[in-house]
Amino acid sequence: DSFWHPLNRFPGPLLARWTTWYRGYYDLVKKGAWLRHLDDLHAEYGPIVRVGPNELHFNDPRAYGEIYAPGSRFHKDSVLYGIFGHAASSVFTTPDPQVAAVIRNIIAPYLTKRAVISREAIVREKILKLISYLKTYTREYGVPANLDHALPSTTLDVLTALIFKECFNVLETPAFDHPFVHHSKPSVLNLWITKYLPNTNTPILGAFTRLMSRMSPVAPVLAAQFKLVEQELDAALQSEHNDLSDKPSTGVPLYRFLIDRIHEQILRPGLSQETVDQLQNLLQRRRLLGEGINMRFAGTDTVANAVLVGIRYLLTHRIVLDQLIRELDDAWPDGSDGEISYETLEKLPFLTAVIKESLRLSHGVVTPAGRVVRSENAVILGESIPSGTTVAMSSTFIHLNADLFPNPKQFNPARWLRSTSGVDMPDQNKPQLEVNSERFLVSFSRGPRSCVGIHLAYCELFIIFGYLFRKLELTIASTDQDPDLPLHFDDFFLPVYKEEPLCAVFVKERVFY
Ligand code: HEM
Repeated sequence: DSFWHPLNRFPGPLLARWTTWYRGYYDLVKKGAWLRHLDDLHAEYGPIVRVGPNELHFNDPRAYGEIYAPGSRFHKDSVLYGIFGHAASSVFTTPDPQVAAVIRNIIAPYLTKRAVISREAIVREKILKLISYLKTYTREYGVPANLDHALPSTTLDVLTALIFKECFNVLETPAFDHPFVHHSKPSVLNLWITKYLPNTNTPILGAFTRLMSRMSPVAPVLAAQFKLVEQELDAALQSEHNDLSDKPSTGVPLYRFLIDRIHEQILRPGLSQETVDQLQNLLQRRRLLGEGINMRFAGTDTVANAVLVGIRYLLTHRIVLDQLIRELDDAWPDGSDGEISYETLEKLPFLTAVIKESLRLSHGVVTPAGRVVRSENAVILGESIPSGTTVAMSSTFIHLNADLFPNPKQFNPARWLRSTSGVDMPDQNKPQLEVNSERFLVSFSRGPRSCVGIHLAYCELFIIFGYLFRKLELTIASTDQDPDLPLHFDDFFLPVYKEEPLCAVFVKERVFY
């Protein structure tokens, strides 16, 4: 029936009409080159390309808003998200936004801005620990410090200290050389392969996938971490839950919070049986385990990647870095020993601009996040899209759009500053953006499935950038110091950079007068 397929009217490579292996070739054989290839496809075929038998990829800012729209009923593409576990294993992998909303509403109060600020001291403590290790690193090991390893170790410790009773303490491994950060890159390809296995529920393929993941060098490290999460969960399940009249506080560990809040919701009067069943399902041990493990992944490398790329740009753009340091020194004169709060840091306009620009150019979740059209009359870019079609637009096509961000590959935090904000704008000769570019920072996605950890992410970003550049003098030691970081990463959900560390640095303590 491919001859009469309703998507035939959309342009695209012929082979992609017939098989998902068209994309599979770029994902697997070319190891993550799909995103780069999408760029070529849009150059050839225009803003809508049929990239698979049932799949369209878009390149138009309006399409992004229509696909990831508030209140959208589109489901997540279960083939893509299936690589992270089966549909009912966590909020992230749940296809239906209305089903996901039940657990999102339970998690959300745990991660509000106020909740994050109330536990900000934990974030600061870990960043200070990172700084203390960096200060002595070169003296101790005689080589530059590898931030590609140091930052994921830090964000893993921040997250686990915040949501679990016991922090994983990865940062304490000498030379930031914890096996987890060491092996995580090669292991993502293994994960990606499962996307192309037709049905991992069948015994043979299931066994094959399990065997493959056991052979991965990261497997024993992951198994040890899962064990810690399991122990934490079992302790929470066994202990009595809090007095329900006593509202659970956001300072408690994640599992205590979730279990108590789910019980609390179940007791609400007038719930439909369907809602009660949904809530009961969330209390299953396997499901709770999935939620904790998913959050451990969603909230660590994402933050580390944004900081790593941001630092790398700052260190190769001296003028920008000097402006940032001036702003920090003015706002925080006693930076050597006093503390500064997230709320003070987030009011600094240039630091804010640096963080936005780092989010834009670090690309974050790069994979086109597929959504399946549910109703007959979905309209995207004025085109009627048949139900069952997977639609997507990678955020990189927004963040590198030259109409929204003139000279898009250039690291230029000043583009986020408005002349109306009263701060100086180094390149006032540049035409003001007609669009509100703020709307087009989509690192945390948009719509009903956007990031639930956004406030924690911002808190970490402000504290890491603020503290690192106030307290330390970093110099880049990486041999590749191209100021315009080309798009030379592989797309495995998050970008994976090539062999060399992106950011090896020499570190000196800043001297205060
Ligand atoms: C700079 C840091 C971060 C970035 C760029 C980021 C980005 C994103 C994006 C783009 C999505 C949507 C993914 C999709 O549609 O497939 C997402 C979802 C999610 N994020 Fe984040 N994230 C960050 C930090 C965090 C943190 C710190 C946490 C945890 C505390 C977190 C937890 C989650 C969860 C649970 C989801 C799934 C939501 C759902 O499926 O409804 N993220 N994030």
